[in-house]
Amino acid sequence: MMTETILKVKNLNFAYKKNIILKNINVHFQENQLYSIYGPSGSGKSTLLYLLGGLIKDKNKNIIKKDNLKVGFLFQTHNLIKELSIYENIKISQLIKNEDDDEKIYELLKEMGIYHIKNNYPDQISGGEAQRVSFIRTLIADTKIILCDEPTASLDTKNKEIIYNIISQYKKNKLIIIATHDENVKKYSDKTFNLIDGNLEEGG
Ligand SMILES: Nc1ncnc2c1ncn2[C@@H]1O[C@H](COP(=O)(O)OP(=O)(O)OP(=O)(O)O)[C@@H](O)[C@H]1O
Repeated sequence: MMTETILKVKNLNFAYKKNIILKNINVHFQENQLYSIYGPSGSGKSTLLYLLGGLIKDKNKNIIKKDNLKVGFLFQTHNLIKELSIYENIKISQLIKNEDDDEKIYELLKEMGIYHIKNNYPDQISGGEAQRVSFIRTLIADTKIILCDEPTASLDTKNKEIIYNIISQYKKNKLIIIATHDENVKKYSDKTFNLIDGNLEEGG
């Protein structure tokens, strides 16, 4: 499969005040690939994702995105709108894109085993269900780059496998980067990195 670098990191350093988090990171991320980033708690995995996605400003322009591609996020905090039903929370992602395809939404809800909660509100569903709703929203938004921060933290083994299988299907024509502690993600990854002492090292 053709792969092309669509996200490039060049000599990236980052510190919170005097707390140095990232030291001269250099990496090329390619399309059609799923990358996982491991590292001890507090090593800077989330910080790196925030920088890649532009949530933290990259002042020195060390992060280069091809054609200014849009980035989608899947984070631990679900950010569901509490006044909207689960179906409506997903639907707005579609409407923002000028798309209207309920079948696609229902299909994903069924695939994730949460079709029955589509008319519930966010405070009427479990953490693991909320995580799956967020995941569907991210897929519906259909950005070229998807950054996931511990995307399956509150899921049981069966649902983790379901999500990772779907993520692997969706990596076609996309770039997916997952920061996680979950060893199971390795088998779905094209490449694995370890973030240790501010250095991003390749390897499993
Ligand atoms: N806004 C902030 N201001 C100052 N320090 C921060 C801020 N956010 C995170 N940190 C610190 O930066 C370090 C890296 O945090 P980060 O959340 O990126 O780590 P992580 O590898 O994602 O951790 P975990 O695996 O526990 O989620 C930690 O020491 C954290 O306390």
